[in-house]
Amino acid sequence: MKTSYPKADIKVLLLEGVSQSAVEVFRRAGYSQIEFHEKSLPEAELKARIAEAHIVGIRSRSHLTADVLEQARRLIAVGCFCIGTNQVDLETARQQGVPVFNAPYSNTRSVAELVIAEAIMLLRGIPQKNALCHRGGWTKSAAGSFEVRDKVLGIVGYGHIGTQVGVLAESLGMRVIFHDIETKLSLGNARAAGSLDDLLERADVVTLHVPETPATKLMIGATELAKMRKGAALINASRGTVVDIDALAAALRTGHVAGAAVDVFPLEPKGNDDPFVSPLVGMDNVILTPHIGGSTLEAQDNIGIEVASKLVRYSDNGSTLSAVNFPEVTLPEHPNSRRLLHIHRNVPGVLSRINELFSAGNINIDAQFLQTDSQVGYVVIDVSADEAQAGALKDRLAAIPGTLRSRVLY
Ligand SMILES: NC(=O)C1=CN([C@@H]2O[C@H](COP(=O)(O)OP(=O)(O)OC[C@H]3O[C@@H](n4cnc5c(N)ncnc54)[C@H](O)[C@@H]3O)[C@@H](O)[C@H]2O)C=CC1
Ligand SMILES: O=C(O)C(=O)COP(=O)(O)O
Repeated sequence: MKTSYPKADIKVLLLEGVSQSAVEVFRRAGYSQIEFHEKSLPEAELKARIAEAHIVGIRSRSHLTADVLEQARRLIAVGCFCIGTNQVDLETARQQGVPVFNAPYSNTRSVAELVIAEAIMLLRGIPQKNALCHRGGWTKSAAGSFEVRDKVLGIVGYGHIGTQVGVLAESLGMRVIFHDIETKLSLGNARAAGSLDDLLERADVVTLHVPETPATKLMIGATELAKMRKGAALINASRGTVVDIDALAAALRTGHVAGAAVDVFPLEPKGNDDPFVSPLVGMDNVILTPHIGGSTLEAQDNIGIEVASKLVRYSDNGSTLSAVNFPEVTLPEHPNSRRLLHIHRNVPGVLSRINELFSAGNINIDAQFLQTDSQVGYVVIDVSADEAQAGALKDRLAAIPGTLRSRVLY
């Protein structure tokens, strides 16, 4: 059971070299216990470090599985300093009363710019030409080189990144079609394709911008690659699990797919010193990048500020706005009252037990905020009480059956 700590005792664990802008946000907010690691940690070490932490910040490499979260007994919140949250077992975190935050837009533009650059490079056959020049060769020829103007860009997953890519592509004169499982508002002259197959059959460049979900796992395999136009190119800056990488290597070898740009892989090295192994290594018609779609200084700086600010707001104030796995509550400041947070399993009777506790103690509630989802209830109660009374109330709240976490913010 989580109890309350003075701010100076709250331990923040930041992994994977998140931007120093995050550290500054925590410091400015009065958090001094910040443990910073440049890399992700091996699982055993991650378990040991997370067992001590109240707040943990990760990027895409650290996997917070149910097993890892099980060790995180003091954890109050997780920050994913990136867009994707598939690396966290969100359901387990929710069941533990731990909200998870991310940065849903801060690196969108960085990914979109890279994709546009790659579309141009691939249609010009630059990867092959570049590789040959490096080996002392020379192929001055227009064969297999095309402008992007008037070519069809097929965007799979027309969300934040997909739409940005579409807008930039249209500014270059590309014709944009997209496929999404949701009905989406088309930006500019973009048009929804009839289906994924229809998109694959029509696009000169296919670019993937779907999240990792059971439905997107291997959504581009041998069958889908065969449906692409002969000589088309594929770009994957989404997740490595979305493409069958062996099937892609085979399609690139036959030339059916003329080129590819791949930023994400089914198996990625844990850190910069670990070897990178992929069936695509050594293929001249492939641009390989080490999962840097969102890695620009601008994006990382913004992400650091955005996610750290969300974590601080939750830790200081209880606000869960934009949590990805949790009932969302935006809260005003509470300058003249103590704030109690109570997170519980959403089962009948808990709320009435909470309210009984206050009425029995004859304690006036200044304000109460409640939000629930199907699994979890989150109640925030502001009371006029001194520190000792608030501490005692928290202990009694914690004793209510169904309680997942309770805290008092002084
Ligand atoms: N390479 C990198 O460094 C980065 C990679 N990413 C990846 O890009 C993904 C997309 O990011 P955003 O555009 O911000 O996400 P988003 O959530 O705004 O958009 C994803 C879109 O995919 C659609 N979608 C979901 N399942 C689908 C399916 N089975 N078939 C077709 N469409 C489907 C959704 O409806 C949504 O419109 C992230 O989830 C992340 O995995 C994000 C940032 C950086
Ligand atoms: O934002 C995302 O989802 C990404 O894939 C970027 O991940 P990263 O922070 O570069 O490990």
